[in-house]
Amino acid sequence: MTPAARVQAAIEILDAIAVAAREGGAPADALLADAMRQRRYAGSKDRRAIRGHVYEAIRAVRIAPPSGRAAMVALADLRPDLAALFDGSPYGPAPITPNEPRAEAGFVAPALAELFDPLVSAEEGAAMLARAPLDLRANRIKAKREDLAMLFPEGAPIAHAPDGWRLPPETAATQHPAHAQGRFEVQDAASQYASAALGAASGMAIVDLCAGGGGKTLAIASVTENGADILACDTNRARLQQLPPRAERAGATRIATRLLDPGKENAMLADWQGRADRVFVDAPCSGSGTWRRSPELRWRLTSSRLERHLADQAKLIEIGAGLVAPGGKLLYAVCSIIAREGRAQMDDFLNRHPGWRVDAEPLPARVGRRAGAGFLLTPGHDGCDGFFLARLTAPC
Ligand SMILES: C[S@@+](CC[C@H](N)C(=O)[O-])C[C@H]1O[C@@H](n2cnc3c(N)ncnc32)[C@H](O)[C@@H]1O
Repeated sequence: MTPAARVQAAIEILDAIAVAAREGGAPADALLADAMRQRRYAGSKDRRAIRGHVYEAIRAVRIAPPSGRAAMVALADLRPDLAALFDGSPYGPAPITPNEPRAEAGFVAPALAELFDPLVSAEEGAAMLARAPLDLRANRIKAKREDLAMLFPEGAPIAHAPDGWRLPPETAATQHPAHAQGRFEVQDAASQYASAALGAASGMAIVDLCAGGGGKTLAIASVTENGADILACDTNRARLQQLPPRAERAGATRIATRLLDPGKENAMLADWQGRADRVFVDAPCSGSGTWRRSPELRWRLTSSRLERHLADQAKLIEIGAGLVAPGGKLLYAVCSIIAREGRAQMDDFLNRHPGWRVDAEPLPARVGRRAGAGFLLTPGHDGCDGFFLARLTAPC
């Protein structure tokens, strides 16, 4: 493909990504993979270049663009070398005209920035959109961080994450046989910190209420060295189904899964009411802490979607709290930097349940910043995804 044809391909893919962002369709990565499958003629250099253009344009544009071309033209305004490829050549984009529509360039819409936790400064914008490194977590059931150091000597330890090993973004770590053997998982440092913050230990009974594909469930199994009974729940069958084979690979033999029906969670967890030593509520959220990996999430957040997340979060915190044994602990986490999803949810819960106590130090010193009853981690401050987490102790 010519350089101009790559730009045109990126424009077409951005069209689909913009529509999906507005309509709540598939994530950008999935659409990009689909588009590449349809372009079998594209070689590996073409694919890399197209992917680069697509993500550069997403990062450059702050709200869902009217079209893929409008996004790419906005990027071309910042990059004369790219603008030169709008040359009207065969398969390339038509020349840019002065008055044609441009997408809005910039970090985020001002209305969205106003929702950020007050700890997030304007200077953090660049870190929130920079490409994330590839973080690995050694699975203690089968390996140690030293093993990762031998397998991937180009990496470095992640500060304050005892099992964490950081690699450059491009590394194809999951193709290493040690991954299929369950010796490590790919997991961002923030998720490693959050899983450790649960304070899980061998012998405990633990519920991971929003387990999804089990990323943090496996981290909890690793921290406890397979010594705790873990019930992993979710309402999404496809996600939860990913967990058993991952657990088998990891040698995590004490994880049970339970698919919940939305609205019937309490009834379906009746046997766990007031029994769990630890409950993890890793709630659905805006994902505003993960823009380094999924920058198009900035285009997706509408006020109605946010309100839905807020209602789900409040409901799930209540359900989770009901499962905690007297004196047991609830960890609430969201991969979000939006105050209403983080500190405000905890304030509301504590107002409703004054008997619960806030745990002062769930995280290692120097990780995160205190944000109300919890802690905020950000890419700029902590070198990991943005996350809010808070740990509470149930009354005895
Ligand atoms: C942030 S994701 C969890 C990620 C997961 N813990 C991990 O580490 O990979 C939130 C999850 O909550 C699930 N969820 C949404 N509503 C739920 C409900 N009512 N009960 C349980 N899980 C729910 C979603 O399906 C989604 O998988």
